Amino acid sequence: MSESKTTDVIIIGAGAVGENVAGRVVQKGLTAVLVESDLVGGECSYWACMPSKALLRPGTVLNAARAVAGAREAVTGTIDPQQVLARRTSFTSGWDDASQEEWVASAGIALERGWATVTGEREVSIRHKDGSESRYRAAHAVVLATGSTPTIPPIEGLADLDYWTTREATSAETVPASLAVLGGGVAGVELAQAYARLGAEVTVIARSGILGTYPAEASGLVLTALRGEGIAVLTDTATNAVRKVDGMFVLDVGDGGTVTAERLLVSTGRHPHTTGLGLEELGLEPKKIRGDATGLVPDAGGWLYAVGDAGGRVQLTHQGKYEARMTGDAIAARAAGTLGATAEDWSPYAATADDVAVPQVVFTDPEIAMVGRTLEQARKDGVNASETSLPIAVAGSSLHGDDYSGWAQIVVDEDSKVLVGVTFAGPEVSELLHSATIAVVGEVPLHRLWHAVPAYPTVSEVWLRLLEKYGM
Ligand SMILES: Cc1cc2nc3c(=O)[nH]c(=O)nc-3n(C[C@H](O)[C@H](O)[C@H](O)COP(=O)(O)OP(=O)(O)OC[C@H]3O[C@@H](n4cnc5c(N)ncnc54)[C@H](O)[C@@H]3O)c2cc1C
Ligand SMILES: NC(=O)c1ccc[n+]([C@@H]2O[C@H](COP(=O)([O-])OP(=O)(O)OC[C@H]3O[C@@H](n4cnc5c(N)ncnc54)[C@H](O)[C@@H]3O)[C@@H](O)[C@H]2O)c1
Repeated sequence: MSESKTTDVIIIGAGAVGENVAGRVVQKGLTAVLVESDLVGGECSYWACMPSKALLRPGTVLNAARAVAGAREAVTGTIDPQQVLARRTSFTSGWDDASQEEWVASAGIALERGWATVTGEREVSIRHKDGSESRYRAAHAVVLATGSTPTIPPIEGLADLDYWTTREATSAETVPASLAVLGGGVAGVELAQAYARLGAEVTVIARSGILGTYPAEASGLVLTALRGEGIAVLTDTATNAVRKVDGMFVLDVGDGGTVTAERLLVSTGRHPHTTGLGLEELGLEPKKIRGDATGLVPDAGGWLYAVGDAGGRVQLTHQGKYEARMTGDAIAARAAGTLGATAEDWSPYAATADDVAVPQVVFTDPEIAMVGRTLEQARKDGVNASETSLPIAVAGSSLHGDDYSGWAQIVVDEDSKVLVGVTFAGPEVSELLHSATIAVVGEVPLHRLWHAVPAYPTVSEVWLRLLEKYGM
């Protein structure tokens, strides 16, 4: 066993979130060791955000051209799956993390490759691939940025089969003739559309509706689009058992139905990756690990942090990176003795937006872009909330596509007259989202928002229509 080396902060997991914590603490003058057992850059770069969006984008572009007379006539071919897969692979750098490794070095962060376990208070042991071991002691903090793990439902027969998770679906080298997608959340729905547009016959099996955390009108637009392009979406459908027959997956669904497909993607959610890290031995319950607004794990002695997917607050890259900035700064401030156990809301140390202003985009075609709370969530939180919604039908949207179909909603706190939630659904609405995020985070009063004039003729004019309908 090697001697323990000392550093200020040890970060376990070099995904987008771990990298950002490390970058931040080093910028503040601390030393950091970043530990990674797989690819530096994590899930988002190699098996999630980037490859899934790269698989979706060509279909969206083609559909956008088909939506405009004059351009439509120029679309005479179909998608080239091999080119799409090749472009996807270029976004993952062929699953090679050399450039990320270079960034880590250039940022002054020490990188250790291997599997880390927490072996004591502020102590981490790293098992390297060659069997050797290194040990570190952190003067200030150990940060769990270990991501999340797919949650696989206990369906009869499933555990023994070679089903896909999102990892295999985002890194596949060929397009299967048919694909069954279990789970109607954002991962399942995005990948269902991507593969359908690449030529697979796709069936989505959802135990309730699809995209159930978004307003029904918004998810309804996506459902109509998916069905319109030939994807079978089975809603309110239980999956009872799965088996393989002649190399094909056969799923027993609903009351006596079956779905047969060459590949099965299980996309039924993810949970924080907190097991196998030695936490039990320290008397901590892995399933109960949750970072507070500064990332600190309460009741762990003031040195253990959990952020990003591992922190159990929000499972999105941009939000995890935001948490990382707050946590990095909180660790540095605590090291300097300028921050106590808790941080004030909206201070540079508290990821307050996690609770009230999370922006999220479903990158299907049409897209859903939402920030903050739905009407139901706001009312559940005790907000005296109203909603105003309408179809997106402005000059900008009709120019965008000949049959543009969209929907928009604002949720207003009637006591303070500020927005607490905004949803847009429709082709390419994701670029409208940051305007809404600024309005929600800035708590911009409606009487002032009324002076934010959308340029003509853009899709943003929907803001004006919403405020007019609200009564401005
Ligand atoms: C299909 C799919 C598409 C997605 N699309 C989007 C999107 O478009 N936009 C968006 O915002 N979010 C998206 N997400 C969510 C996003 O991928 C995650 O929120 C994000 O990757 C979390 O980053 P992280 O750094 O917390 O974890 P990860 O990226 O998972 O990084 C954790 C790292 O820790 C390492 N690790 C774990 N344990 C150890 C250990 N003991 N020792 C050493 N290393 C360890 C792992 O190898 C991994 O590299 C998507 C997710 C999926 C599944
Ligand atoms: N565009 C994006 O930002 C993006 C894209 C993909 C994934 N992600 C993130 O990745 C994470 C994982 O995505 P996900 O779609 O797997 O999770 P999710 O939690 O969004 O959706 C999981 C879905 O599976 C369903 N489900 C669970 N158990 C089931 C069962 N036994 N049978 C049938 N359905 C079942 C749930 O009802 C839910 O609809 C999410 O947190 C998401 O935020 C984000």
